[in-house]
Amino acid sequence: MSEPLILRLVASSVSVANMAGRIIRDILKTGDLGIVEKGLNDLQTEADRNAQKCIVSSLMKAFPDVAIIGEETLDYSDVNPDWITMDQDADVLKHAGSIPDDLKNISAKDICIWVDPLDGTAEFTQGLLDHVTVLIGIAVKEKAVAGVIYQPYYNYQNGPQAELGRTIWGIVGLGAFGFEQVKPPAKERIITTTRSHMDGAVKGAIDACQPTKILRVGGAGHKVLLLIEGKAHAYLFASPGCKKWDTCAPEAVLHAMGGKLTDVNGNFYQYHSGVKLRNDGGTLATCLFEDHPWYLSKMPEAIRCTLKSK
Ligand SMILES: Nc1ncnc2c1ncn2[C@@H]1O[C@H](COP(=O)(O)O)[C@@H](O)[C@H]1OP(=O)(O)O
Ligand SMILES: [Mg+2]
Ligand SMILES: [Mg+2]
Ligand SMILES: [Mg+2]
Repeated sequence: MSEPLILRLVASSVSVANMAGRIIRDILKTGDLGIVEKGLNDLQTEADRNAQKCIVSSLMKAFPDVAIIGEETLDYSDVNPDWITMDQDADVLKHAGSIPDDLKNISAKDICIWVDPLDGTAEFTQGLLDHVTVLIGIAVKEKAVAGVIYQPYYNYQNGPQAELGRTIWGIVGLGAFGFEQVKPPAKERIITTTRSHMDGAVKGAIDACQPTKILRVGGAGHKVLLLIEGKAHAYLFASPGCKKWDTCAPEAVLHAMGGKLTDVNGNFYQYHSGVKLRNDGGTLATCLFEDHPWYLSKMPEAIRCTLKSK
C-alpha cells in the first residue's frame, strides 16, 4: 500500500524544493537576475520565476487533483522538462507509521498547497543570501498542517567548498525536522522583524514589547528559522505586507515544533484555496507557544484595530 497522502505531499515538496534551490543558485551564478518591479518595494527575478515553474509543474503532475497557488503569475507552457521531478524524499516517507490520526485520511479536494518559490527576493538581489528560502506550505481545509522551508544558501559563509543548502520540514502533530531545536535565551527578549518593509506601525508594535534586541532580517521563512533555532523569541510584523504563501509553510513548521503564529489580534490565518491572499492582520509569531499571549497583550489598541483581519 502507498504511504499516506500527507506524507507523499511533504516528500514530494522536499524533493522539489531542493531542485528549486539548485535553480536559484544557478541563476545567481549567471550574474543576470532579470529583475522585474511588480510594485512598490516588490521585486521578482528570473530565480523566482524559474523556481516556481519547477515547483508548481512538478506538484501539478504528481498531484493533479490538489489546488496549488504560487506567488508569481506565470505562463507554464514553456517549462523546461528537466525542472519537473517526481522524486519523493525517502527520509520523509520513513515516518509513515507516525502520522497523526486527523491527517491519516485526508482528501485531495480539501488540500491547498501554497508556494513561495523565493522568499526574501529583496535581500536576494542585495546579496544577503542566507535570508532566502523556498517555502511550500500544505493546508487541509483552512489549516496549515505541513510545511517545507528550504534554505538554498545555508552554509555559504563557510567558503566556496562548503556544501550549500538545508531542508527543514514539519507536520503538525508529528514534529519538525532538519534543524537543532534550541530554546531562546531566558533573560532576553529578542524580536525579529522586517528589514525592507519597515513603517511606523511595525516600529510602534515592537517598541511596545520593550525588546532587549531587534533583529531586522529579510523573509518570512528566514525569520521563522530564527525562532525555531532559538535566535529570537518573537517575530513581529504589524503590517499587511505578507501573503498566504509567505506564512503557510513557516506557520506549519513552527506549530509542529511547539511555537505559534497568528495575526496581531491572535487570530489564526486560514489557508483554503478561496481565501483572501493578503494577511491583513499582520504577523505575530513566537518560538514558544506559551509566550504568545504576553506579546499579544502588548499590542497597542490602535494597531490592533487597524490590522483587524478582513
Ligand atoms: N509590502 C510587501 N510587498 C510585497 N511583499 C511583501 C511585502 N511585505 C512583505 N512581503 C513578503 O513577505 C516577506 C517577508 O517580509 P519582510 O522581509 O519585509 O519581513 C518578504 O520577503 C516578501 O516576500 P517575497 O520576498 O517572497 O516577495
Ligand atoms: Mg515577492
Ligand atoms: Mg515571500
Ligand atoms: Mg517570493
